[in-house]
Amino acid sequence: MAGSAQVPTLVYLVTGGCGFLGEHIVRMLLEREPRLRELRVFDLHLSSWLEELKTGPVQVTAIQGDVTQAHEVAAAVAGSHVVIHTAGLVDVFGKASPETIHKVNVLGTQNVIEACMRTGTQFLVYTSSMEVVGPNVKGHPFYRGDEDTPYEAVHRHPYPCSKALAERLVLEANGRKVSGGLPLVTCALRPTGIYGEGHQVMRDFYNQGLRFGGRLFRAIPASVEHGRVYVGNVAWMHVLVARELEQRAALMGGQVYFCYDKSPYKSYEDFNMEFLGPCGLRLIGTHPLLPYWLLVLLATLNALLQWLLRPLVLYTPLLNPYTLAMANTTFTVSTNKAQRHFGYKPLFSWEESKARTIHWVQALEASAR
Ligand SMILES: NC(=O)c1ccc[n+]([C@@H]2O[C@H](COP(=O)([O-])OP(=O)(O)OC[C@H]3O[C@@H](n4cnc5c(N)ncnc54)[C@H](O)[C@@H]3O)[C@@H](O)[C@H]2O)c1
Ligand SMILES: CC(C)CCC[C@@H](C)[C@H]1CC[C@H]2[C@@H]3[C@H](O)C=C4C[C@@H](O)CC[C@]4(C)[C@H]3CC[C@]12C
Repeated sequence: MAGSAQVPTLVYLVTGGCGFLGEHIVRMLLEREPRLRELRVFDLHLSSWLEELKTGPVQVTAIQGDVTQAHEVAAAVAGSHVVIHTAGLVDVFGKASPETIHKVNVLGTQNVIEACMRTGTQFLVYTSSMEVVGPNVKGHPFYRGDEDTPYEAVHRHPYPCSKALAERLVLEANGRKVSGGLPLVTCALRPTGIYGEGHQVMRDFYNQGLRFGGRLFRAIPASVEHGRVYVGNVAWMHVLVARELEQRAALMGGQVYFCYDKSPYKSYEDFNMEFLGPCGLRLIGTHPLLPYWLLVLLATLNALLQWLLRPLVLYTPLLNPYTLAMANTTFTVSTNKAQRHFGYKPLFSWEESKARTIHWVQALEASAR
């Protein structure tokens, strides 16, 4: 990678740069990567907020494109030093077909790797997911595990299957020669459930609570821990990895890192209440209000309805057999690999992450009035 610490010479490409996480990565790069000369933001749908970023010292280039189109990806990658590949189809609700999920997440990633090889781009950071590990189909708990904890990673749902395949492609590409003869250096970041400003599922829970008169009803036992990480810290990890990948290629190349911070270990619902509570919502019940077998029945019914209604309307409720299993299986990480390998420390404390997220939910509340 060319350039001293002060001279802005580097060109970065962020795929999926207009998404929930992508936007935070884009803004974080502009704030905290002084060597940046040009930032290319590649997305299927370009957001209007990109315009205001174009007035700063770094050249921000918005590229409307599709990762499934190899030629569009190659054109965007050509001449970049680092690619942060965050674009993906995040769908566990049955909005997209399994084929589409595979195409975007696997073929899209294949296109990004090939574009790096063909155009001589040497550094590739992939946004993977905790789901490449678990929860698995057997519902085995993963309790405060790290990157080396043995776990039977068996999936059936198209989303985790696609993320696992894509991650494997990225890691296997590490060390291959790019055009010009230098080795490709890749690594993968595995966020747990990301939360923070812009989180669509949090917005859905908030709106659901409002519809039920400010109440949410406990469905999952409080003892089931679900790993969560603040979006600003996930973005910061991407920026740091991208920055350190050249200097520490031998150590970091081909590695996976869970994304973590100081967010507390809680159940999915109790964690959400950290933000929704201060915004006036209440979680009813100290124990699940419905027996688990009834939730399974409702989730199965939802899946059946989705299938029956598909020719007429897209029915995509939050509760389905997969989301129920996700929420009802303990999956938390406890690791310091990112700190050991590239000096990561969370940029945002839990208090700050919480305050920022509450502030965002309150703004939703104000705009709903
Ligand atoms: N949200 C989470 O909790 C979470 C957790 C772990 C990993 N991840 C991963 O993080 C990444 C970002 O997720 P997110 O939550 O920000 O989702 P998101 O849907 O908000 O962002 C994804 C972005 O990718 C873009 N995109 C989708 N298909 C595309 C295509 N064919 N070509 C170009 N761009 C395309 C979308 O337009 C969107 O802007 C994904 O790869 C996801 O698998 C997310
Ligand atoms: C049973 C209901 C009451 C609750 C349903 C909650 C459900 C919608 C939530 C629970 C867990 C959530 C997933 C989890 O945080 C991690 C990820 C990984 C990431 O790669 C994509 C998002 C995803 C799947 C979250 C989606 C929403 C889930 C399933």
